[in-house]
Amino acid sequence: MVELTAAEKIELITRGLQEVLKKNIIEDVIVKENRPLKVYWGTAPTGRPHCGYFVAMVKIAHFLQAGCEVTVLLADLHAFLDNLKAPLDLVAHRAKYYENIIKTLLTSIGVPIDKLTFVLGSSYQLTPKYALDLLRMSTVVTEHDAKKAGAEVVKQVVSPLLSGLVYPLMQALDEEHLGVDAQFGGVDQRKIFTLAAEQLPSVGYKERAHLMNPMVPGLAGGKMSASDPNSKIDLLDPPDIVKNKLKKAVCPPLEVEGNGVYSFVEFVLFPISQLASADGKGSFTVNRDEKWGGPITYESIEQLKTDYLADKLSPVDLKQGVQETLNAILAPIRASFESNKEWQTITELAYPSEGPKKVKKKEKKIGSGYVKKNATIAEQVADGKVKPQNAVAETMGVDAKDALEKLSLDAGAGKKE
Ligand SMILES: N[C@@H](Cc1ccc(O)cc1)C(=O)O
Repeated sequence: MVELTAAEKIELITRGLQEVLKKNIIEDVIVKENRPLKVYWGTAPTGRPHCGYFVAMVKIAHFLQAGCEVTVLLADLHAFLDNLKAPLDLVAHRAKYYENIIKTLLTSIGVPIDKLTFVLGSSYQLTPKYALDLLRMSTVVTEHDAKKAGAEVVKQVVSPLLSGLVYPLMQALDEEHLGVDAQFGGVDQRKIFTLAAEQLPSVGYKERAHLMNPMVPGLAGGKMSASDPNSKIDLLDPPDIVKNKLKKAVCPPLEVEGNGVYSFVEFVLFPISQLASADGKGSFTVNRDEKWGGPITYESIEQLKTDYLADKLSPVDLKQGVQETLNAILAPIRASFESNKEWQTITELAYPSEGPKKVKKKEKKIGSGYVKKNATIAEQVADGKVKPQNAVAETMGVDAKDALEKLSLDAGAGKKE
């Protein structure tokens, strides 16, 4: 493969991003210092990764193609600190699960992973040096700023835990302790990124560049939500489920903004086809019925967008194209899961409660009364057994805001006047 020019590398590194902070840091490394850019992406191993994960994978592929030294941080302690989304005794298994998934995803889209380094957060975040740095950070960042920094990342609950304030400080310190030039993440990380940029120098470390992906809408139109299975496609969903979810997906005609189906083509399927093609051009094919014009292949996303906006490509046909292309990508992932006993074991260890539903429901005392074991917060509060605040503390990992909204209570319910 021919070596890319500095300009080509920078184009590839920043392609499709919504925002880049301190691009000059990246240019200095590539143009002046003429060495590989060191960049990391952190992921907290909480729930099970879904198809939205491809969006970050595409960028990791770009970084690798541009010759970067890429680190994936399996942020196990962060998964714990964020409202115990992963309990400590499961987090090691989840990290392993994530590592497996990420490697499989990249391989399935033809990205060589030999240059990719995986680091487990707890492998260095529990050292005396890191611990002291964290304490030093806690003396320069105000409670107010730490809270604000985590607002879009750390789950917001009725009684916020102190761990949610530690979370952004540690994410900032990771840049120093991983020895990188830049951190990459979704634009939802922006406030943590700016905290890092502002405060690392306060404890004697240098400011890093920050690369931000746009947030890609889910299939239900809004944010991809862990609690709405129809808003996202699981990486192991079988073809007919993929088909069904796409059928139900919100895909407004003549609209591309906030359209999850169109966005999936723009940010996932089209870039993946570009990665695979020799000339880097890529394409997207819709096997349309002859009645509606027959099969069509788009050579650019702009061309597809134009057709969609002009009603020359219908939502039904777009969905059909997405379904075929996506199922082709998912097939080897599913096959590898099905043939790999070790992976199946890791899954069971990482997500033990997600096995077949137990028939017998045990009762457990929560708050002031007995409620069904594994009852959702909404059920507990609706039962009148538990005050919203108590329920949150008892069922950490449940989105209290969602539940309260469902009950049409506002988050201030239960407050003494
Ligand atoms: N905040 C990231 C996870 C992360 C954790 C630590 C980091 O250093 C970087 C990223 C997320 O929302 O998934």
